[in-house]
Amino acid sequence: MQNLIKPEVPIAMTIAGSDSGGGAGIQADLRTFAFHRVHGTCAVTCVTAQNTLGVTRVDALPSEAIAAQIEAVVSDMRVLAIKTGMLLSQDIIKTVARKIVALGFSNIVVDPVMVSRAGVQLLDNDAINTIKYALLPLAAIATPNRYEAQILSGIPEITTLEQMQAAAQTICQLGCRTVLVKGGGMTGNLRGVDVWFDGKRLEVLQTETVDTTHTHGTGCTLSAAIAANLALGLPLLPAVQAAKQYVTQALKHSLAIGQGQGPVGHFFALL
Ligand SMILES: Nc1ncnc2c1ncn2[C@@H]1O[C@H](COP(=O)(O)OP(=O)(O)O)[C@@H](O)[C@H]1O
Ligand SMILES: Cc1ncc(COP(=O)(O)O)c(N)n1
Repeated sequence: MQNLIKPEVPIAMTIAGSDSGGGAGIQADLRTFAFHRVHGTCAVTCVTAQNTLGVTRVDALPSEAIAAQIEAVVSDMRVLAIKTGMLLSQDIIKTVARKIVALGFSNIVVDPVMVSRAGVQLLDNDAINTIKYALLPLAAIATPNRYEAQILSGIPEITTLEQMQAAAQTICQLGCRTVLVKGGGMTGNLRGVDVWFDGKRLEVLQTETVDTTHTHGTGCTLSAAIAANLALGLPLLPAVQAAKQYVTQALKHSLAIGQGQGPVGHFFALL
């Protein structure tokens, strides 16, 4: 029988939390990898009880269990890109950072999940500092949203494009190769406008603003799509530009399911 999956299929990994509602976290990441025809592997960091209305409980996995998942995958398969998502605690962040250092990986996308879209802080201050000083320096790209950019840059309120640009420049000094400050949480004509900085060049990335409240999973989807594109061999900026196009399409096909903020639709090409 013909083998339909080409043996050279690129492999990516997500190190992130589970979303029981299926909209964000590893569920969104693995769907995004699949859309890009990239084989998705994962290390689950925590399990959230979550739906379109919010998170009601979070249980962390033991750090040893997270390290073992990463080890099992990379000792057997050639992972070409990794994204990190919800890492929850200082202990988990340190474990993941240590593993990444040991692997000597460079295609690392760090989505510094710290604050929900509603502006609620999801990590304690020790964990935030560990993301800042242990994880971000390992990133080929860090993708903070508006609130995370405020925390990481020290700019108290980001409301203008100039402040997004200043934040990107300050965050880049923490040691990541490039930064994308995401504008999904901005208002007015800045909603959906992102700022990219690579240490020299500032770029404003804009597609179209999608008028929907069903935006659950946008950040996870964007960072997973960047990782998928890196696994496919794209350079960083084209990987980000293609990922932004993908998120825009997914937003246009978002799902009005549940009573709250529905998820983006990952498989619009099949509709
Ligand atoms: N309404 C929207 N229209 C167009 N793009 C959007 C919209 N909301 C979010 N995005 C895009 O989705 C991606 C994820 O950003 P964001 O929603 O800010 O992340 P997070 O989910 O981490 O808060 C970014 O590229 C952002 O510009
Ligand atoms: C397990 C998990 N990870 C990440 C997010 C953030 O989601 P978003 O992509 O909407 O910022 C989430 N709500 N749940």
